[in-house]
Amino acid sequence: MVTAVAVTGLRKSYGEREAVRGVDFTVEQGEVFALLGPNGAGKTTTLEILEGFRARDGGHVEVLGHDPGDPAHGRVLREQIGLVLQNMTAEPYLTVRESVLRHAGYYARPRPADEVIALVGLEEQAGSRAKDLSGGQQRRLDLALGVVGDPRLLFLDEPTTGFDPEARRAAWDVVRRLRDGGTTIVLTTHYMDEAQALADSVAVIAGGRIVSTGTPATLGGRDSAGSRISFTLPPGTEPADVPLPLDTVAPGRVTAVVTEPTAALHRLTGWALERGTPLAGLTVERPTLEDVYLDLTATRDDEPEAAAPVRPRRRRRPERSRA
Ligand SMILES: Nc1ncnc2c1ncn2[C@@H]1O[C@H](COP(=O)(O)OP(=O)(O)OP(=O)(O)O)[C@@H](O)[C@H]1O
Repeated sequence: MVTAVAVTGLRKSYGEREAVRGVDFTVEQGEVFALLGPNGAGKTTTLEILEGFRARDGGHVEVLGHDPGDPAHGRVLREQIGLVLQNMTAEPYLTVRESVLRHAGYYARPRPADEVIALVGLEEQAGSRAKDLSGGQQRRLDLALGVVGDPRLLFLDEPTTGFDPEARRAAWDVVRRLRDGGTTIVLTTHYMDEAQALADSVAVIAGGRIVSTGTPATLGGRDSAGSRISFTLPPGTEPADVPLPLDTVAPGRVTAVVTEPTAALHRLTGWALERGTPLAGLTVERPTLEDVYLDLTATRDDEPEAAAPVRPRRRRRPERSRA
C-alpha cells in the first residue's frame, strides 16, 4: 500500500491552549479515512495543517510526499488536493456552470465541467445562480468545486451537515464514486452512520489526542465486544429462573451481555420453549459504531479541553492563484 498522508507527533497550540497534542495517523492511497471527534477535539486544526493553511508547532506531516508546511511545496500540493470546507459559499451571482468553469481555470488538468456537474447531480440547476440554490444544492456545488481539479486527495470537512436524508445518500454515492475512481478521501463527520457507510478506516480524536484507530467494524474492540440480548421477562418468571447471567433488570425487561450469542440464545430459547412462554421483544444487538465512539470520547477528568467552551469559527475557502 502507498501512504497518501503520514502524520507523526503533530502538535499545535493557540496561546496556552494545546489544540493538538501529539497526533499520529496514516491514510493509505485510495481509501476513505474518517477523522471523528467531538466539538473542539482538534479535527479542523489537524485538517488545516494537512491542507497547508495552518502552521504546526511540532511533529512531522507528509501529504502526497510533500510537507504542506513548506511554502516551496505548496503550489505542487494545491494542484493535487481538493477541499470542501465547512460554510463554503460559491460566488452568489455566478451560475453553477460559471462557478465550476471558473474554478476549473485554477488547475492545469481539470475535469470537464459538465462531467462534474453531473457527478454531483446539479444538471438541472447548471444555469441557476448560486444564490438561488437550496442549502443542500449549494453544498453539492461546494463538492463540485472541490473535485473539478481532479484531485488525488480530497478533504471533506463535515460534507453532509444540514442535508436531508436523500441528499446525504446522494452525497455518499458521490464519495463512493470518487473513491472507486482512485481518489483518496479524508473526511470529518459527526454522523457515525456516515463513517460506517463510507470509511475504510477511522481515527477518533478527543482532547487533541488520537484515542483509537481502526476500521468501522473493529474500532475500540467493537468486533470482539459482547452481544446484548434483551427480552421481556415472561409473566410468572423471576430473573433468577433465566439460564443466563443477567446484567440489567429493568421493570419487566432484562438484558444479558454475552460473548457467545449463538450458544446463549440456544440455551435461552430452549428454556422458553420448554416452559411454553414466548420471549416478547427479544433483540440481539452488537455495539454500534456510535456506542463505541461515545465510550471512547466520554469526558475524561484529565482532559480540561473537553469541558472548555468551543469558540464558533467559520472556515473560508482559501484564495487560490491560477496554475
Ligand atoms: N484560531 C484559533 N484561535 C484560538 N483557538 C482556536 C483556534 N482554532 C481552534 N481553536 C481551539 O482549538 C481547539 C480545537 O479546535 P478545532 O476547530 O480544531 O476542533 P474541531 O474538532 O474541528 O471542532 P468542531 O467539531 O467543533 O469543528 C478548540 O478548543 C478551539 O476553540
